[in-house]
Amino acid sequence: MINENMVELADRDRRHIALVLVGLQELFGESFQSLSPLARCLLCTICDQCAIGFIGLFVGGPGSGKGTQCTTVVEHFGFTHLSAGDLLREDIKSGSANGTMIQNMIKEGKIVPSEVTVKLLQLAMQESDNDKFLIDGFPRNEENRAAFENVTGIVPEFVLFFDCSEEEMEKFNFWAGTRVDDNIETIRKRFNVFVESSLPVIEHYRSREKIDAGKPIEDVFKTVKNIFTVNDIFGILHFTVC
Ligand SMILES: Nc1ncnc2c1ncn2[C@@H]1O[C@H](COP(=O)(O)OP(=O)(O)OP(=O)(O)O)[C@@H](O)[C@H]1O
Ligand SMILES: O=c1ccn([C@@H]2O[C@H](COP(=O)(O)O)[C@@H](O)[C@H]2O)c(=O)[nH]1
Repeated sequence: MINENMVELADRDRRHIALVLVGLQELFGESFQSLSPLARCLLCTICDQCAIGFIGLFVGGPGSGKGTQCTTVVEHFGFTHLSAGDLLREDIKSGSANGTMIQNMIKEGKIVPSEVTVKLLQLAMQESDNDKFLIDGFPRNEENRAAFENVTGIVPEFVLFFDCSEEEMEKFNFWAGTRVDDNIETIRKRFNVFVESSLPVIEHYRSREKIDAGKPIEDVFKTVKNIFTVNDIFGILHFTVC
């Protein structure tokens, strides 16, 4: 049975180990990023030096249910949801200098230049009090991924892929139908962009979890909740990323 004294002792030991590991991390230097995800997680979780905490990515085709599932994970696990698409739409509304360019790209289902999206994500993380984020609908391509990692220094390892057929995505989006890009012509363009540019970057994340997103919302949530619960129990959701 854990009691208060044991927790204090554990904290003191943890700080002691942290000092050793911070030293080790300095020794690893550049090669830190080439350590296995688990080794990095272990170093990170003990070193306590990171400015930004845990980042999970929700990726999948247009209308595969990423946003829907994020909402429920936020409620149960205390994450802040950052939808790259929502941030871009908010930027248009704010009257930013990039607004017209972003609007045109979205209408065509094209991918907005990485520097714009990464800057919006970075700002949203910096402005948040939370240190646990779910980034939804990003990265869309290899350039997005590289730019995010270069600018933020974060290499996300927790990736949920919402796998869904084109027919299912069309059906889901048909019922939504509230956005400039929720028409059948643009939905198909978005799907093609997803297959050509986004799928390869999803495959880059070897530790991704694939979810059958074509099932009813409640069933998908059960699967997602199980993944989060297991990772929460093992402390993985608390690991930070240097
Ligand atoms: N498993 C599901 N079964 C039926 N409908 C669903 C399912 N998941 C989501 N939907 C519905 O499909 C629509 C799109 O869902 P959602 O916005 O969550 O997808 P998304 O992947 O975030 O889409 P986008 O990439 O366009 O932002 C919504 O109307 C949502 O209610
Ligand atoms: O990282 C991103 C995210 C989105 N876009 C553009 O926005 C639309 C809509 O995105 P949703 O995720 O479906 O809300 C998408 O088709 C792209 O045009 C982007 O360029 N980069």
